[in-house]
Order: sequence, then structure tokens, then C-alpha cells
Amino acid sequence: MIETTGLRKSYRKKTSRRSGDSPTVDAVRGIDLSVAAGEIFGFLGPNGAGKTTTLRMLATLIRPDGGRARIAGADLFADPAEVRRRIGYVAQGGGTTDHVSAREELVLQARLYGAGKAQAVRAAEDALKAFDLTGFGDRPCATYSGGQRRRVDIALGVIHEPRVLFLDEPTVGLDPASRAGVWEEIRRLRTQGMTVVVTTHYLDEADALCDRVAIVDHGEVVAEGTPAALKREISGDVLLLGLEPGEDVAGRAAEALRPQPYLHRLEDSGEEGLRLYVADGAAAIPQVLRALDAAGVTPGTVQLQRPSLDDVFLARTGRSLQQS
Ligand SMILES: Nc1ncnc2c1ncn2[C@@H]1O[C@H](COP(=O)(O)OP(=O)(O)OP(=O)(O)O)[C@@H](O)[C@H]1O
Repeated sequence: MIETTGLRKSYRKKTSRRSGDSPTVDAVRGIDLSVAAGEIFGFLGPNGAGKTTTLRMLATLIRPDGGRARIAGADLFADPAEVRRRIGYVAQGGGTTDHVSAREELVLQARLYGAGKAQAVRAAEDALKAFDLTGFGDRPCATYSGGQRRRVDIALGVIHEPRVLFLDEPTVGLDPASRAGVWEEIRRLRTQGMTVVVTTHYLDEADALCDRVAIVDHGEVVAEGTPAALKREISGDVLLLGLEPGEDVAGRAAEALRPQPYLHRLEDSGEEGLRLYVADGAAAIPQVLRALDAAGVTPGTVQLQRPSLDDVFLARTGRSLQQS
């Protein structure tokens, strides 16, 4: 449904003359993607990784500097107008107006996509029902909760029944219950056969919602696959070692543990403690405790964890996504 090769985009920096920096920032440095029909595909990455730029290129809102892309059967470079007819796009923060109701927004959007008046009124009514907006859909959008407003944004994005929907950070700033509600709507669209591409910097969102994920950093895809397959690449377990406060406790613990033969890698996660990558967590715990004891370090807590998508990010980039 989406195929891209070498998609790239640079921006001119406004401050370049004074700072003496390079005059451009390479926001997207050649992205190859293949998204299947009916998939929920996620772009996961830290702020500034190039997620929004990629999404806006695919949605025909920014012209790429190079590469190739086909979306829903149309060529992005040769026929962007056709691409635009076949896709929906919901920007970060959405586009609803405070004093207008969801119904009015939906009617207007349907008319923008060429529906006649009666047809647009019917489409709005159907969307209000489908997205569970009937209880408040005639009130001004300013009176909605964050989650209700996001549902209206998504309803607006699909009023013309696109084959592909692009959602930029669909749950940013929402409470857990509202996020779950938005995920439900996205899954419902998938069951109708729609292909959905979301950007997110939430690890749990990528893990729970997306069928496949491209992890992006500095404008490049650093890993791609199903969340389960990506995590399987990180073989073994993670021990999260919380430490009692004290002078350079983390440094002394790390010094004691680094030479241990069962330790694959050690990362200092700041306040969270030390992350120890080992083949077999349960077997390593007593050995870790003995090594710490010998070094005179008292551990606070030891937790055995399965690898997360953050561990994948860490393995590929040397940084934690949560701290980026
Ligand atoms: N219009 C612009 N002019 C100059 N630089 C830009 C522009 N838009 C984005 N950038 C830069 O391009 C890089 C990628 O930005 P982009 O917004 O695509 O990242 P992102 O992963 O979506 O991050 P965020 O989640 O913060 O939006 C960043 O370094 C950003 O500062």
C-alpha cells in the first residue's frame, strides 16, 4: 500500500550564517519503507527524528528532495493530487475550531471532498455514530475533552473513506483512558481494511497498537519489524538494578559488575538505576548480588524485565529513547 525508496528532505537553517553551522538540516536521510494494506504501521522515534517530516511528505504536504514513493497505487512525485484523494491526514494537535460543533466540522469536511449537501449531512451523521460522538456532537468543540476532540479529528480524517490514514502523534497529551479509546478507533479502522500510519514517541503505543514499527533516529530507519520480532533481536533478559543513595554508588556498582562474565552490556539509566543485559536473568541475580556485596554496595531493588522497544533503540543508537 505504501512503498518508498530513498525518500529524503533537508531544510535550510535560518541561523546558519551567524552560528557558522552547515546551512541545511537533513531531516530525513533516505527512508525505504514497505507498508502492507490493512496494517497499523508506526514511526517510533525521539523528538526531531524526522517522523513528522516523513509523514508530511507521504501526505503530499511537503515535496521530498529525492527518492521514490507510491501510495495506494499512485505515484507521489508524478501524481500527488491522486495520492491526496486516496489518503487522510490528521496533524499533530488536530484541526478542529473551538466555536464549531463536530457535526458542522464533519459536514464541511465532506463538502470539501466534493460531497453534495444532503450527502455531506448523511456522512456527518454516520461519522458521529461510528465514532461515538452523538452525545456531544452538536456542542462547540471547545467543550470536548481531549480524547473526544481527538476522536473528532480522526473522524474528519476519514470522512472521505481514504485507503490510507496518516496520524501524527494521535494520543499526545491524553490521559490513559482516552488513549485507549483512540487506539480502539484506530483498530476499528483497520478491521474495515484501512491502512493506518502513526507517528509516536511513546514506546507502549508502538508496542501495543502497531503491527509493525520503523524505529527512526536522525532521519534514518535504524530498525524495522513487528514489535515482537524487534524485541526478540535483543536476546536474553534485562535486570534493572535500583541503588540506595550514596556517593558514586552507581559508579562503584558498575565497576564491580563490568568484569562479570555473564554480563553482556551495562547501561546507566540515571535515577532508574543500572540496566544489566544478561542471557538468563534468574541465574544472574544471585551472582550480581554477590559481586555487589564483595564491592560493599547495597542494592535497593533488582527487577527482572523482558527487553522493551527502548532496549532495541538503545542497542541500535547507544541512547535510551526515554532520555532522548
Ligand atoms: N520547517 C523546518 N525548517 C527547518 N528545520 C526543520 C523544519 N521542520 C523540521 N525541521 C527539523 O528537521 C528535523 C526533523 O523534524 P521533525 O519534525 O520531522 O521530527 P519529529 O520526529 O517529527 O519530531 P517531533 O516529534 O518533535 O515533531 C528536526 O531537526 C527539526 O528541527
